[in-house]
Parts: sequence; C-alpha cells; structure tokens
Amino acid sequence: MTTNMTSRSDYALELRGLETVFDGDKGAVAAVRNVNLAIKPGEIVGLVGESGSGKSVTGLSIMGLIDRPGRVSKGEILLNGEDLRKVSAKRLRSLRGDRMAMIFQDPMMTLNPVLRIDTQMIEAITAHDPRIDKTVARNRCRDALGMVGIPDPEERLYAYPHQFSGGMRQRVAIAIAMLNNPDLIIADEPTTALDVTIQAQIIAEMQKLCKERGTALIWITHDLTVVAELTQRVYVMYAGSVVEEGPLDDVLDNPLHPYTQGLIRSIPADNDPGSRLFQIPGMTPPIDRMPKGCRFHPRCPYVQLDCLNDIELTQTSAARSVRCAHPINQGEQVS
Ligand SMILES: Nc1ncnc2c1ncn2[C@@H]1O[C@H](COP(=O)(O)OP(=O)(O)OP(=O)(O)O)[C@@H](O)[C@H]1O
Repeated sequence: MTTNMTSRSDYALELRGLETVFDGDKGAVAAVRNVNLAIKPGEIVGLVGESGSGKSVTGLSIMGLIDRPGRVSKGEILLNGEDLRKVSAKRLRSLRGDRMAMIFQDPMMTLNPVLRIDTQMIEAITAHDPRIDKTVARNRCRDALGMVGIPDPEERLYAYPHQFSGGMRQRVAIAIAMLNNPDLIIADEPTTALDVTIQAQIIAEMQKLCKERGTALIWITHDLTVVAELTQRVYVMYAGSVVEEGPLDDVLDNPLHPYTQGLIRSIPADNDPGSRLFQIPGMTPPIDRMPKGCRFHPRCPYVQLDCLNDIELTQTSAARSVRCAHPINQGEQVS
C-alpha cells in the first residue's frame, strides 16, 4: 500500500483487507480478496480490469449493496474514517445517497420509470434532509440538472425517464448521485453504453464537478483509454485482487505486472487503425476455480516455477506496488 505516510482522516475512503465472498454448495468462495485502496478528497482513481476481475463487487461492497448469497467477510471499509462494516443498517442507509453514491452502467438502476424526475430528485434530497423547504429542494434539483449539461433543466424536471435519450438519462443519474454533495462517488462503467462523443462530455463534466466539490471518485472500467482521460491513479484488478497500483502515467509508461502490460497492449493504437488488436490469451478464471499462487500465471508470458507460490502486493517505490514475483523491467517486451 502507498498509504503509510498519511493518517486515516486524510482519506475520503480507505479499504483495508476487503474480502467479499459468495456462499454456495461448496462453501464460501471469495470474489474479492485482501483489497487495500485509499482515496483522498477530490481525487479520481481508476479501478481497471477485465470482466470478472471483481471491480463491481468491490464497488457494491463499499456501498453495502452486496446481497445474499454474497457478504463482506473481512476487512475495514472506512468512509471518512468511519468503518461502514460496524455501523447500523439505518446509519448505512443514511450515508448512502448522502455521503456516498453509486452510478451504474444502466441509469435505470437509479431511476424509477414511473416517476417524474422532479419527484425522484426531491425525494433524494428530502430522504436525508426532511426539513428542507420544497422550493429550495426543487431549485437545487434544477441546478443539478443544469450542472450535468441537461438543456432547459427547469422544463426537463417534469419529464419521465423514458423521455430522455440514453446519454441524458445517465446525466440525470449523475445529477442525482451528486445532489447531496457526497464525499465519495463510485461510477461503475457509467459511459460504456454511450457513444464516444457523449462519453467524453460526461467524463469531462464529472471530472470538473469532482474537482470543484472535492468529491472522491472511483471510476470502474475495463477500458484503459477512459482511465487515461480521467484519473490520476489507477488500481489494476485481476481475479479479485489488486495486482498493480500507481500513478496513471507511470503505470501506462512502465507497467510492472504482465497483466497490466497485456491490458495496455490491448488498447487500439490511434496511429494504426488497421492493425490486429492484441488480446491477452485465455480468460479470467471463475471464482471457484482460481489457480494456485499468482492467479495470472496460466496466462502469463513470463511464467516461472515460483509463480505457483502465493504472492503479496509489494511496494516497489513511494507510489507504486505490484503483485508479481517477476515484475517487468522497463522496456521489456513480449516476443
Ligand atoms: N451474485 C453472485 N454470485 C456468485 N458470483 C458472483 C456474483 N456476483 C459476482 N460474482 C462473481 O464475482 C466475480 C467478480 O465479479 P464482478 O462483477 O465484480 O466483476 P467485474 O470486474 O466488475 O466484471 P464486469 O465488468 O463484467 O462486471 C465474477 O467471477 C462473478 O462471476
């Protein structure tokens, strides 16, 4: 971890040894193991990895939204220093939507199709501040819609979700997430379903809003190009664990983990649109069939015998860590 120089109160969110399991016929199987993560107010970090690497389960665990047969089984989830695993269900509900919010790939996870936007937005405010004046609340909703780039926000407040385009619907979901000025937002692939122009606009707006308000943002994505536009630091996840962490530019220029190197090589080159896209061979293993030792070893081009031993995330410099017995040297290439 890179958090040793700072006290816990400096972080909007800290995860310490997070483990989330799913209970099944063969007992509990971990989907997320020993995840450590720290994010300061106003910081934007990326949580990156292929499908099935445990990104969404991590996000849902933070929000307290893992349902049976899943459960958070180990670790601390510290929101402004308060351990969410130790608070009451009532306290957790009051923090959700107020101090922390989640944006999903499908905005309809947030929006109720049969209620007008104003009803839903005002409810999101009054649920946490019942004494607020309705006109004040309505004005806040209108301003929030304006801030995420919805034209004619006064008028659009009275629309239903189906009267918005996909991109506009996602903006409404973002406006709702930001309504109460939370300390933390977890955005789970919120722009993946949108076309690239809208995607770029939404990313730029989120970046601006989080910076202005000091909101910590965790952006979950499988797409390193999105992370490159948005985040300052990145956590790369594979098979339920963080395998590499560091400042974005360092990680992109000099990946230490062969998995990160593979993800970077999979980014289509702007200057060579006709070239065949690299793909990391094989697939992320299912959680009940994890390989021994380094879980990436069956797919790794540099695999050696000692990769069958368990390996911890190890700090390699002030800001970087990697979980690999043979981290890549700068400039090393796969033949
Ligand atoms: N309800 C569940 N029951 C059993 N296993 C689950 C459940 N939800 C998720 N998992 C498993 O946990 C692992 C991590 O899933 P997760 O959704 O976090 O991956 P991800 O990195 O977010 O990928 P994606 O982008 O496809 O959602 C996967 O192997 C998935 O099959």
